[in-house]
Amino acid sequence: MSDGAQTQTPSDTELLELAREAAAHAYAPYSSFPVGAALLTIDGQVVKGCNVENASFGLTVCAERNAAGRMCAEHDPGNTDGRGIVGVAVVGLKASPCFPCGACRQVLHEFGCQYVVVEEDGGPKRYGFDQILPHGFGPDDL
Ligand SMILES: O=c1ccn([C@H]2C[C@H](O)[C@@H](CO)O2)c(=O)[nH]1
Repeated sequence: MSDGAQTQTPSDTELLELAREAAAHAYAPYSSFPVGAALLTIDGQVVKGCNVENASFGLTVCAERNAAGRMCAEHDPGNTDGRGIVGVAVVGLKASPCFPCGACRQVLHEFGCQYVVVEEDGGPKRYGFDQILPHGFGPDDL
């Protein structure tokens, strides 16, 4: 599927489903903890990412950061104002809810991400970035 081929803004439920699809592509032989992320961009596109692990464990890159990198390469990262991401859905196939790690929160914040959607009690639940990264440091602080 071409991530960008969205005609309508996806619902939180749909965004979670796209994140779940992405998790199926995870390369996670060491943790066996596949994760998928689906970013909603300011231009209404969806960009997916999955975690990609490495035998040198520290080189592992999370699903959210892989999606953010892909957004920069293929979509509008918000070059002028650093506000390329509206929100992100995250699915961990082995654990729900699965929240972004601290490093990913920081990277998502860089691009203006306003909320994260996780799966809670079988459905989507939205958390604002003010909740999950309070007093975050970002482009506006420089
Ligand atoms: O939000 C998260 C949390 C964890 N992981 C990955 C990193 C590693 O590959 C595996 C176990 O931590 O899950 C993500 O991709 N995103």
